[in-house]
Amino acid sequence: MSSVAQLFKNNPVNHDRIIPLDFTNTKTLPESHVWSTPELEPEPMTRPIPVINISSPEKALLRHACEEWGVFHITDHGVPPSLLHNVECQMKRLFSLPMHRKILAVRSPDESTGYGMVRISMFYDKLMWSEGFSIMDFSLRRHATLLWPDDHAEFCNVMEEYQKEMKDLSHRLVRMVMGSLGLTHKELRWLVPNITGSRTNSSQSFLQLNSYPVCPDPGLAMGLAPHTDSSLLTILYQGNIPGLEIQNLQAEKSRWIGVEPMEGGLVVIMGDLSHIISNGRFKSTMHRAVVNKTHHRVSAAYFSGPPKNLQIGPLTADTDHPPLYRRLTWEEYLAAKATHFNKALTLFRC
Ligand SMILES: O=C(O)CCC(=O)C(=O)O
Ligand SMILES: [Fe+2]
Repeated sequence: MSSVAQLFKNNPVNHDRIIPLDFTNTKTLPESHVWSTPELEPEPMTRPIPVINISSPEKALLRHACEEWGVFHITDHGVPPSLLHNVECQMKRLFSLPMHRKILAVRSPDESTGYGMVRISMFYDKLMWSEGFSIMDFSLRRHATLLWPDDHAEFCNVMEEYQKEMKDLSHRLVRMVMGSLGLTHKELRWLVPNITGSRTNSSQSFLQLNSYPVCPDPGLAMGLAPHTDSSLLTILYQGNIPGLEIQNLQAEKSRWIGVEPMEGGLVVIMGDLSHIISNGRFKSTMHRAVVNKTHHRVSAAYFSGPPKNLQIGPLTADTDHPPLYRRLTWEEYLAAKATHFNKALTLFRC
């Protein structure tokens, strides 16, 4: 069992925060899913999110995107469009199953993988208009067999291929974004395991499939509540239905900016660990997902983390910029996040 899976075992979730509503049979928004206006905040504004062509990235542009936005689109990433299409089809296939079938692969309270509400549901009184399916290498075939006893090969093959592509891409991206701070491949060897000469290759990751069904009253519902990701970075595929919003870091008042889907593009979200490694320079931006009345939206979030048991800490600290965070492992960070949620980062301040 991976240390991440073990961690979830130690932080069980309440039963009433696991099984989602049967959305297809719900025609009006139940009180349990009505969010108050201050939580939903005003209409999102639009500002163009940076776009980085990663086949020839400009260092300064990339650094600016990580420092000022913490979120950017990537193009020319090399992930075949046919694979993205297949991932989307398989997600729709899974989430369109009737509830009595999806429930066969439900996550148990101390498990990290399977079907259910997202784990952050336990930090909010109101419930979200979404359902999820979490995958780690060891769990994929077991859960897929429960969903489709005779017909799971295609789902598994697509998700395995996608995870492989995401792993390579995330390693490339970590090297690129940290490289934009002037860190060399040698300095990053311990963090990105497939660089030649690395001592370990056990980086950890997991894939979260999200589904936001058509909602009868989207103005009062929340797809995925505000959070930062605990990863080094997250690669998000969101198809062509809008829904992702990020908090505007430039405005004094918290406002949300819609991250419009880009044809063939993927979105990169900087995680809390990159914020720590960059000594606070890279932002792990707060983001959320909203829902709509006409389209079933799905997204796939690949959370990339460092190798198991690796101690990480600020790499760019020097005498003029003393370290803002103490050293920690991903496991330690996830444990803090599992109990303190959005306040976890401040617990590691020096
Ligand atoms: O569905 C989305 O747009 C956001 C998903 C997300 O933020 C997550 O899974 O952590
Ligand atoms: Fe997220």
